[in-house]
Amino acid sequence: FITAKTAKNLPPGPPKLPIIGNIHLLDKIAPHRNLRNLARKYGPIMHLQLGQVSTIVISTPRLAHEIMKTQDLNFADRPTTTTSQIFFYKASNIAWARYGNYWRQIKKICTLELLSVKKTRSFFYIREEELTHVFKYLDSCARTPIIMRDPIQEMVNNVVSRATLGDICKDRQFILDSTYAMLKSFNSFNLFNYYPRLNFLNVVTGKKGEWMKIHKEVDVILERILEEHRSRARGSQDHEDLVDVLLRVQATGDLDMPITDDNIKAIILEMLTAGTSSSSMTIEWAITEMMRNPKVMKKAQAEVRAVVKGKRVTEADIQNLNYTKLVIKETLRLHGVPILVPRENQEDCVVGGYDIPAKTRILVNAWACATDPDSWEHPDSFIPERFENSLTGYLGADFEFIPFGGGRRICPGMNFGMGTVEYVVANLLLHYDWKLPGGVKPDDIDMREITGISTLPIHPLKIVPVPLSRSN
Ligand code: HEM
Repeated sequence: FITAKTAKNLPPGPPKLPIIGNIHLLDKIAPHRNLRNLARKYGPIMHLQLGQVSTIVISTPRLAHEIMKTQDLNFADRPTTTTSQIFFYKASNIAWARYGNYWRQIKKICTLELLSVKKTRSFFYIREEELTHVFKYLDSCARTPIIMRDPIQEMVNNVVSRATLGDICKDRQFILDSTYAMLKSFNSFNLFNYYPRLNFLNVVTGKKGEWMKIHKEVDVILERILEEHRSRARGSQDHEDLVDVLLRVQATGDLDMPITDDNIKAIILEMLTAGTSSSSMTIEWAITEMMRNPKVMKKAQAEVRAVVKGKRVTEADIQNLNYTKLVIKETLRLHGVPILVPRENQEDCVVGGYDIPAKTRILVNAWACATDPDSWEHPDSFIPERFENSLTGYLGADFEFIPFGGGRRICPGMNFGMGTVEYVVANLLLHYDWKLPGGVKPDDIDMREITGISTLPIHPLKIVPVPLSRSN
């Protein structure tokens, strides 16, 4: 049994200060950038001591392949965090569940029942309806600058929450607001992440008390939502929402382990969190990149307008939007989730010639892999054409491009997320021309990021919608 202290051959890393180790080197605004800079100095597999947490940072496709493919089984666990214990009912959601039978079972239910291609299709009508509201808003602001983030986030939140909770759930807005408060609270820099074994921090920072309070409020609403779903008489024409599916599986499924109400509440919260910010962030970056690259915008608009014959983009149209799909791919390369959900290895092992003691926290810097100069030409430029005739897909087979992660822990919401992203982007290209406010040039757009609930442009994009006629 080796530990970070006794291991002889840990990966290299920056010098450590007493008690804090390397915490002072972490950048809160854009951690993926500062970790890439450190990796260039200390190596693609790097050891950081973050308070009490021994951490390995992986920064190249070759090493990501080693972690998420060759040794995926050993690295398929997640670390225990205070916030996942409190908010996600003892980490019983998919993303934070320990690797094992329980996780395997709920991930399977989600992949087969909740987020399958067929189920995702059945929610198409929700996307259509919600888009009508976005159009209304954009038309009412025609030719005046708007902040693009607002209508996009609202639409994506509505799509995900309607698919999860149903069309008529009274508590929908309330739970969305509370979930947002919850995410904001635990995304702010918190020492618990780095000193999990120092219980006195509870008292010193007051954070744990604040989290418990938010959790209790959220729990009351989730209880109500379960009760409402259980007591509802359902007709055969009703759309089965994701809570209905979970309750059905709980009652009648052939399960190795029964799922409790707490487990279901954890999964509902997961849908509302994992399912929303990643999709709206992708849409916002795609539009931002196209505003900065007017030639790309023109080409994508021309494609959408040539392919779509009706008033609305259909699913069949989307299959033919080859260039627009490349634009979204390139957006995910540069602006996907930059650092994957942390992993933890169950057993001592060797990676890249270095010892990794069991229970080390592993951070895969997916953004560093996606901008690795040995894998990509002009890695920091936005060039959708680079994916033309390329076989690189979303399934995590090529580790220079892992916007949905890879291996056993790959994102199960890919179909659902991409369904929303492609549909919204295509419609925005079809029905509007977009201009920058007076005097602003494409190169003036600030592409710096800020990491909060997700990684977004530091200043939300302001643009002017010019509606085209929708009478055809
Ligand atoms: C464009 C949209 C999306 C992007 C870019 C995205 C990206 C990711 C990434 C990078 C991971 C981490 C994978 C890893 O650690 O290897 C992940 C995990 C996850 N995502 Fe997504 N996601 C998206 C949409 C969604 C949606 C719509 C849902 C559900 C409604 C969802 C549910 C999850 C879950 C449950 C996990 C945890 C999987 C596990 O630990 O086994 N995601 N996602």
